[in-house]
Amino acid sequence: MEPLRTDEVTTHLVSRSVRLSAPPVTASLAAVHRPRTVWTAPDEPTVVGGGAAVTVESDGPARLTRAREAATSLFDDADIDGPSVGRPRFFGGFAFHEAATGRNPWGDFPAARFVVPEVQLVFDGDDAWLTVTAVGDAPEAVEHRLAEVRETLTDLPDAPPQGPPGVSERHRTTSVDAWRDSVEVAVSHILAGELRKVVLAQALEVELDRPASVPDLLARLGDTYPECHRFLVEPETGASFLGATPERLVSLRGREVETGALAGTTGRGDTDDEDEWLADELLASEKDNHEHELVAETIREQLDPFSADIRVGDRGIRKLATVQHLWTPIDATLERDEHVLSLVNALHPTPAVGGLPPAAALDVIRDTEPFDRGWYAAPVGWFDADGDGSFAVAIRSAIVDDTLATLFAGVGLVADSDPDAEWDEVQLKYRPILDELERDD
Ligand SMILES: C=C(O[C@@H]1C=C(C(=O)O)C=C[C@H]1O)C(=O)O
Repeated sequence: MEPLRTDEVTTHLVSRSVRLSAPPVTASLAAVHRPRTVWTAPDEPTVVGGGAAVTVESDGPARLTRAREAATSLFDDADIDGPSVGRPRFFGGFAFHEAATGRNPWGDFPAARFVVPEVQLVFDGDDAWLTVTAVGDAPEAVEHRLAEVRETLTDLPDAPPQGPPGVSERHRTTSVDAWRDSVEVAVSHILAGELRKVVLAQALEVELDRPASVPDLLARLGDTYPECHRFLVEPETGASFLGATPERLVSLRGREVETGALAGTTGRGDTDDEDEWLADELLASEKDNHEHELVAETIREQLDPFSADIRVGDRGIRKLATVQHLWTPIDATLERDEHVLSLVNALHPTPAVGGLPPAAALDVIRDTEPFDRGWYAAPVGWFDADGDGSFAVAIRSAIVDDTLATLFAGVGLVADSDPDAEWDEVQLKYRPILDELERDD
């Protein structure tokens, strides 16, 4: 289906929902058609989407505004019948930079794309809400389709786990020497006072022994990283983008905003004592606290024009299976109603993945990184007709195409960053995805 452009969205959206006994999540994802969506946030029900009732794409500096306008006019005269939990939503996201290059492996990922799934499953304990949405169809046709899809999902057997595909070859975009040079250049910009922080990333291409099963990969990431946002963005054709990210960009419900600063990293210890020692060292590290403070301060400043009240929690440690981070929860109450995309627009990229000042940092990233970030480190998530929504920062992620997976990982650089320590941190941040691709034997 051709994506709709802002000025074309005049057709009628019809959506119907029904409750059913929850089918297995992995099998449901395997059963629905591309383009597929998965969204699992720690405090939200899991959503699996298949097919596209509507697709909105946009490009350039106004891409978020244009996506919002297209969605708003579509929802304006929509015929939606069902409970709030099953309401149709737009799922998707943006490229890290304003314009998409279309360079490999991002050929099927434009600068912004959102999809209302034709088939949407929201998992709610033992039950699930199935919603079927169409644009331009009669309500009876949508109800008929709902009954049909419900039938295919009833008594759906669980898919047997396939296990990791195995990795046969690895190719780095950045050699150790090139990395040292890049870090030196970045640090020299910082010492010259042009920058306060910049996040540089690397990409790792891995050749797989067999095609990765996306539903399987997401299920395994869910087992290891239950506290992370897990996502899948899979266009109609080509590669699939997925990840398990610890970083929430922003969520908005009514006027209540939740976000946070996540920056400053160390590994996990082999023993409890070592783990605590590493956490204490991170909490006491001047360099990591500085790196973190820049993120927290900037998020606060970016939210300020929207907010009646901002609450910054205590800085603590966020422990994940492979790493631990400094983390500060930040909540706000808005002064007036806003669309979540306006907050995404204000916050992205935070200095946790871009740098400070943002424009200068983006220039250094563009000039230095020898690969296209595509949607890595960019906002992915959803929004609804009320402008509520939830977005994560797409790190700990990979784009997977048959037997080729490209993984991304980055680190925040400040004046006293050491290239070799930062190199090790990048390798640590590949682990969440790499561990699920490699076989143990
Ligand atoms: C950029 C990444 O992670 C970000 C950078 C961090 C850091 O520099 O300490 C920590 C968490 C994330 O905000 C990544 O994982 O790719």
